[in-house]
Amino acid sequence: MSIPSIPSTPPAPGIVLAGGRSSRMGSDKAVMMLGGRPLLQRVIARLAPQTAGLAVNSNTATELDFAPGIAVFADTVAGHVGPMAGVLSGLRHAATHFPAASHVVTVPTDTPFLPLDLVARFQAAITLPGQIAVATSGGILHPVFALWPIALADELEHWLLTDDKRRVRSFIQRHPMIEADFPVPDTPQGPIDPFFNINTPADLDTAERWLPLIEDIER
Ligand SMILES: Nc1nc2c(ncn2[C@@H]2O[C@H](COP(=O)(O)OP(=O)(O)OP(=O)(O)O)[C@@H](O)[C@H]2O)c(=O)[nH]1
Ligand SMILES: [Mg+2]
Repeated sequence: MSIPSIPSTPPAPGIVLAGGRSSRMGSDKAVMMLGGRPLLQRVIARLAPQTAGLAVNSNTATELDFAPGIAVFADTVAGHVGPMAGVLSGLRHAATHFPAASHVVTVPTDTPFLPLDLVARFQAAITLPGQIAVATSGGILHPVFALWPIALADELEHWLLTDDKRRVRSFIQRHPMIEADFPVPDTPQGPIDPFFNINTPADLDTAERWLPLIEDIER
């Protein structure tokens, strides 16, 4: 039996959102080391094979010495107005550099265990071209992990310039959306959420403990 393909979801370009201030960490999370490699390099390595091409949104770096050849671009809206500014600049980047693409996938830079089937599950979840596909695990929504229609760019820009809180969830709630659910793998130390994100030095210690457990599962 052949599996029907969804015409609205050809391979999507991917954007790693690394444009935040890392205020809880105290220094740029993207270049913090986990298991001897920069966090951003780990996230790139997990996401890149799932995409039509990958780029990084950063408001500090202009190139990455550990990932030469990967395009880096800053927010197109000034003022560090939050993750949706990174999503907007990702949609603009994709419209220029991937003119055939209909969607863009985004992930944050602080999630070293992100699913290796992220994009496949997003694309399988979509039933209508205008939907935003958003990740869930264990009943929790992870709104920065999403597959966004590029056609939303102008509306997103208007919302960023006019909404006073600019919460990712409130933008998503205004649009057709579909949830893509991801399993939480079990390990000898208990379940580990694939969307675990590193915000503090203590989170980095936790990730350092969990890394070998995840590597064991994926081996
Ligand atoms: N482009 C862009 N991305 C942002 C901005 N603020 C947060 N992000 C990104 O959104 C994602 C989730 O944010 P957080 O985990 O809170 O990261 P953060 O904002 O750097 O860290 P804190 O300052 O401690 O909140 C991360 O990938 C950040 O890089 C912003 O103003 N612009
Ligand atoms: Mg975070």
